[in-house]
Amino acid sequence: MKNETFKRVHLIVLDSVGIGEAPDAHLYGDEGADTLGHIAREMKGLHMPNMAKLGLSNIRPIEGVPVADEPLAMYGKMQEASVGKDTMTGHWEIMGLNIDKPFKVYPNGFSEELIAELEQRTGRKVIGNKPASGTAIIDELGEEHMKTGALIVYTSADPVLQIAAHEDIIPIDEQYRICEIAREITLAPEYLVGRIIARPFVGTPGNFTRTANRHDYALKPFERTVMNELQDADYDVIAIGKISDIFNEEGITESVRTVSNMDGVDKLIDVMKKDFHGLSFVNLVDFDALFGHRRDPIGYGKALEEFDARLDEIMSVLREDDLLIITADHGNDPTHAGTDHTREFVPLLAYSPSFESGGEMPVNETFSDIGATIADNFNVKLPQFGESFLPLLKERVK
Ligand SMILES: O=P(O)(O)O[C@H]1O[C@H](CO)[C@@H](O)[C@H]1O
Ligand SMILES: [Mn+2]
Ligand SMILES: [Mn+2]
Repeated sequence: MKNETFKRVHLIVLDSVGIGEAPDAHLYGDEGADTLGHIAREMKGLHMPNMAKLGLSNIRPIEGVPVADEPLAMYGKMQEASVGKDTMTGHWEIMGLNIDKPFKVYPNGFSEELIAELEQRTGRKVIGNKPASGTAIIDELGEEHMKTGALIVYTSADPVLQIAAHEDIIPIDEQYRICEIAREITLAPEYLVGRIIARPFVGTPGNFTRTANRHDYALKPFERTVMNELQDADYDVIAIGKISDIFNEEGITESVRTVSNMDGVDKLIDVMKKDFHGLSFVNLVDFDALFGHRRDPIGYGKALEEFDARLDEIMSVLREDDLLIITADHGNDPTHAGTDHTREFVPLLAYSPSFESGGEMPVNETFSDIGATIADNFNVKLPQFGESFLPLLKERVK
């Protein structure tokens, strides 16, 4: 634990906040996707003064966000190298992995064998079994589920098997047990589903709402990540929000649950006020779950502004030798066709109070450059993928 430039790194992933189509967007049907750009257009300008000061519009002009004359942060964008645009792929890549074989997806639902095994082991029938939007499928099948106790199983364009159930029909603990069974079944190589997700809801037909009891059961990352290296070197790795689910608890020394973006910011600030040594890593998922997939650009825009309004608070608790990194894991343009993620560049803003000034960074060819930078900073084993931009940051330190 010596020669660190930054004693603590705080990494914020704004889930799905892409900054324009990636060069390979056509391979994903995502030409023209631009999450931030299109939201700003729909909002007739985004009010994000704090992100503006860091240099958000210096990356690329965003309507309503002024280009900073003297950006505080090192700013740039990153391309995703892995073959996928889901949350696990994005986050694992950030921490140094390259997913070169795409996770399986299920455009026609899950196989009869899988469903039969799930029904047999849970003692419940399965309904649905198709790709769907989570709010639409509970509207469609929620009533039948309430009458019969059958499990609503659905997927999306992501490698996920989601199980929706009403909390009064199947108590939450039983829902979690059912998902654990589904997780066990789908660890088999012939299935290897990326994530099982419990999607509990409440309410009455026509008025169902999902609850914050969502729980994700991911796979263990295929290889060691920078977080494992940090943990083994006795650093703190504090996961806030969905991070511990996404990494299946791997390489995490403390995990803090959250119920919303603003709760995530509160918990991050609590963590930042404590003495720790290492990494805090937060995912703010509402952008994606509540607005991106729901194709709600105005709701998304307001959530961005709400985050920005808390950013000065986050910056005010930064210590001199802290590094703040703000980025995203994929896009989810709410004006794009369908309801799925979009293959985009993600923004990269890196700021420390110790900087003399910010400046432009070359485009990062992989999200793993972040993992490499963190590993480099803490002198632990560098990931196989990614190139550290720590030297660029060091040049800025007073
Ligand atoms: O439509 P809902 O249920 O929100 O599902 C969304 O949430 C899943 C997990 O992030 C994604 O696969 C996406 O389809
Ligand atoms: Mn995501
Ligand atoms: Mn998503």
